[in-house]
Amino acid sequence: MEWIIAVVVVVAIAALLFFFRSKKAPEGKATGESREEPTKRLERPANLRDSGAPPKAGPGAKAKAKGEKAEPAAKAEPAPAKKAPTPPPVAEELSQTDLAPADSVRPEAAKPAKRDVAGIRKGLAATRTGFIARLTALFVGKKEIDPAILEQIEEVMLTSDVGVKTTQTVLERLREKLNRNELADPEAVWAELRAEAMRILSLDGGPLRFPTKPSVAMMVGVNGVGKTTTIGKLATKYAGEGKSVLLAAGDTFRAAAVAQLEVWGKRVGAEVVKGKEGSDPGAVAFEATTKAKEAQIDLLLVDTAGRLHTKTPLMDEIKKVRKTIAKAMDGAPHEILLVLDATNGQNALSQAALFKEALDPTGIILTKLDGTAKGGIVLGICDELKLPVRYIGLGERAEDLREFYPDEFVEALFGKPDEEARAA
Ligand SMILES: Nc1nc2c(ncn2[C@@H]2O[C@H](COP(=O)(O)OP(=O)(O)OP(=O)(O)O)[C@@H](O)[C@H]2O)c(=O)[nH]1
Repeated sequence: MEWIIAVVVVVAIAALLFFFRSKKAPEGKATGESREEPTKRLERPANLRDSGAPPKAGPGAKAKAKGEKAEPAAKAEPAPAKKAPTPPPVAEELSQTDLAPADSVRPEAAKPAKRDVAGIRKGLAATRTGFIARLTALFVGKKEIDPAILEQIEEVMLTSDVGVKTTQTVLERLREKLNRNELADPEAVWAELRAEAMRILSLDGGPLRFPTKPSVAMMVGVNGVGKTTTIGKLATKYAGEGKSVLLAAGDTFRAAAVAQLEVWGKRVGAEVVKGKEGSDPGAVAFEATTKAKEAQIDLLLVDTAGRLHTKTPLMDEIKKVRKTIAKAMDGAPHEILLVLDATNGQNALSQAALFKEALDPTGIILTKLDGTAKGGIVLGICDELKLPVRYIGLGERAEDLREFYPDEFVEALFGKPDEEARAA
């Protein structure tokens, strides 16, 4: 009997325990409550309520759905949110979430703009129908290469202003390859001519550099080659890119040159520093450099005379201008650009030699290439003087001044338009 009572007591205690446990379980909503808490918290902030946004579909929820950090939801946690946060600009938002890291984007952005071979080719139309068409004609209908072709190539090169020295160098290299049977067909010779042009033109050139503020570039060259026009074109280009530009009318001997510069200045919104007619060009250059320094101008372009009406030789006068610029600013001028007129042919080559010796220019601007059928001059200049062509002039409009890139130029000159169209 006793043990029956004991069993009943134990069963009763067990039943009581079970009863209390199961009573506690609903209280155990505390566990569930902790899961529901964020929702409740999202409902709380005034900002979310005021915005009328459905409480559970806040930014945090969206982020969670995307598997991202629920940062905004956490931020919405404090009840006393004073003001609805302004949404970040779309770009900013994208940069935080959807865009690739900056580093992976940069190389793409740094890619040079697509080159305009077709545009350059158009500007070189006269040379293509002259020099290049004459070269091409030598290969028409030929399957094999006869060594006599070298003489014909020589004749075309010499009469296209390539110059004696450069022509001889190129022919010598062609002859060696022919002797080694390395040039079996016309295509191989053409490819070799292209490669020679590329080798000759590949000097350390490129467009103007801006090492400091101001960067001072001085244009030199004989009269009529296009110095003033080129300054106007460069001013247009760089002002268009957002750079501040100042012009110095260093050709004080020709009133028309000052007026011409003023027209360009007005057009691009660049101030022109000038002196009285016949005044010291060095003084104008000094004043302009000082002004450019004080005003922290990006680019100062200094025009110089091409012919003087004084007894001072031209080179001495230009050297004086260079010296006064250097007095006004250490390290200036940063560029001395020799402007040559492509239509001057072999004269351009001899001018270049004189200017190189006297002034050690940093590069060449070859103008009026649109006006000659003998564009071979560019090869002669680069090969003989080892001076890089930096820009070429293909017409009178501002946009006709082009930065010079050897690969683009060689393609425009030697390439076949249909090949290029296929490559594009
Ligand atoms: N077709 C063509 N004409 C050009 C080019 N560059 C300049 N010219 C023209 O060449 C002529 C002479 O240009 P200027 O800029 O006056 O020459 P400059 O060297 O300043 O002459 P000086 O002041 O006498 O030393 C102008 O009619 C220009 O329009 C070019 O690339 N192509």
